[in-house]
Amino acid sequence: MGTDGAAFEVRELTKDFGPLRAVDGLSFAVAPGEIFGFLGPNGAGKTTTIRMLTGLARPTAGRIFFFGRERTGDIKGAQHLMGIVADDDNLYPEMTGRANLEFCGALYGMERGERRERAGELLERFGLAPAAERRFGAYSKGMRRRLVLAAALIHRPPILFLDEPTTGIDVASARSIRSLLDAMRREGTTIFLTTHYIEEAQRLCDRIAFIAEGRLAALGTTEDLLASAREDNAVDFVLAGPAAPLKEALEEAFPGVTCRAEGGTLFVRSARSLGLEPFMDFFRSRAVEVREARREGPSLEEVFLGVTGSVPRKRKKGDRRP
Ligand SMILES: Nc1ncnc2c1ncn2[C@@H]1O[C@H](COP(=O)(O)OP(=O)(O)OP(=O)(O)O)[C@@H](O)[C@H]1O
Repeated sequence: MGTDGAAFEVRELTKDFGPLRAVDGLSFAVAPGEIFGFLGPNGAGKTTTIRMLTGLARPTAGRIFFFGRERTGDIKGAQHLMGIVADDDNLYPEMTGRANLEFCGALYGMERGERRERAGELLERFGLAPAAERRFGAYSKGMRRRLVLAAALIHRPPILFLDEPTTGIDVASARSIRSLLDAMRREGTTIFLTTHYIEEAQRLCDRIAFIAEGRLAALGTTEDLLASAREDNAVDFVLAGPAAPLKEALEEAFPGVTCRAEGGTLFVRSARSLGLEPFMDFFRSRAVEVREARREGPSLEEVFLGVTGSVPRKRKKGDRRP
């Protein structure tokens, strides 16, 4: 039995390609209705994990559960539970948008009337109704991505797997895909997505897993991840007077501490954790008034960097895959 109530779960999931261990003992469970983000640098094992979860690759070891039932050797038996959004190669360029959707419905064994109705509903919802009778091959990249997403949802799956849903499309199309995902989550669809864009994960995901070299490096809500990485090694003191005259004396008094003065603020950093009291004593002994002492936390990007050793990508306006 899998974990009670999980939409799906992996335990010690492992994949070797010859001598290379691409996925190394991953364990996590995704709750129904959750958007779960899977982030990691290139080659971390994200696609390989999705391929195992969706039955395109066979695990070397480990177990996979869908809604509590083990499906490790029989992912095909769980495929009615999942929609899969990979590349747009799985649709036919010479067929219209509508025909593509109806064809996908037929592959899932939906009856003609039902798939026609569902295709119409999805075209409407994804803003593709005006392009329904146009060839898929003539769609823009952003429209293609939306149709691929619609095709994955034709059979109303409770779980959606997306591998980099917004890579290579422009900012407006990416925003429209994100709002569609958000709406699906509100309706209870469980969404598992890989992304390189940390701000996308932060905006969209209920929880985020960072993976590096096939291993789970960190897992939690954005707040959890930020809190776990918040070390007491940075503190800013806002002083009543100019900060610069105190810089040298402070560094001398606290070996291993570096500080930067800017106007009335001293930004104090250390490799070790810093208690506030010794600094307050330092300021008191010099009759310096401290108006505020602020602890600075890391950004999610810094957490990612810390746990994966790699810098996440930033989306730029008009960003497209090279
Ligand atoms: N079919 C394969 N045969 C051999 N090695 C593979 C195969 N597929 C993936 N790998 C290797 O497994 C590792 C993980 O690859 P994977 O594609 O899962 O990473 P990823 O996190 O999705 O990376 P990216 O962000 O670049 O898409 C990489 O070192 C990759 O070269």
